[in-house]
Amino acid sequence: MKRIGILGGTFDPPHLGHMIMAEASREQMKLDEVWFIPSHLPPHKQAAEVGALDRLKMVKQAVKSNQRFYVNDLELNREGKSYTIDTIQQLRLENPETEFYFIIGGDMVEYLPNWHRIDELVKLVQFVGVKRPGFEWDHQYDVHEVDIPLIEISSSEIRLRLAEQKTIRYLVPETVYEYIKEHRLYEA
Ligand SMILES: Nc1ncnc2c1ncn2[C@@H]1O[C@H](COP(=O)(O)OP(=O)(O)OP(=O)(O)O)[C@@H](O)[C@H]1O
Ligand SMILES: O=C(O)c1ccc[n+]([C@@H]2O[C@H](COP(=O)([O-])O)[C@@H](O)[C@H]2O)c1
Repeated sequence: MKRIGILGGTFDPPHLGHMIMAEASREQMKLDEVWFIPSHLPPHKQAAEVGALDRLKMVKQAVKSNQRFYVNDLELNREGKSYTIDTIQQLRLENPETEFYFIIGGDMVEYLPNWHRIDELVKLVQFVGVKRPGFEWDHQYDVHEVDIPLIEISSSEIRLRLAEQKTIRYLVPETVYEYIKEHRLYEA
């Protein structure tokens, strides 16, 4: 069985927190690959500031130097909210010889009881959690814990910094930094 990690996210924009959690999960969970899946419409928060195509392109830029990281755009081709249960069902159908591990931050671990059809979802996928500053660790569901240094970086903080014309260099991969500058994203 192939072991694939899934890092779903809004990626508005992708940042080094995402890269560190993906790499630590790959190593500690002995994953063959990590697939980054940008959501079309995030299920639990407001629509992204930047359109789906730019977010997809930024994620492609972010992963391109790592041969075990891939981008999958299946959620961008689906109407309505990007519920994880729909994504996992599709992935399992398309990849029968594969075990999927869904990687989430501490905020999402805390929120798991509210996920759409969570009791079905936990039977279809294993969750991998990484701690995140400011969030409790909820053990209501089985979550494999992966250790990373606590990282304060968030996409919302990056959007705020850009709106205030502050630097975001070294908070995002260099290729993402260049993409944001070139396309003048998140400017007020
Ligand atoms: N610094 C971090 N530490 C741990 N997990 C993180 C971190 N940043 C993001 N994640 C996790 O990565 C996944 C995708 O996150 P997302 O793309 O929504 O970024 P975000 O930084 O949480 O965005 P926003 O600030 O806009 O809410 C989620 O499971 C989230 O919990
Ligand atoms: O399916 C759900 O109900 C659900 C609720 C919250 C989050 N998720 C997924 O968790 C991932 C991280 O979410 P977000 O909004 O923090 O980017 C992303 O792939 C979402 O689709 C999924």
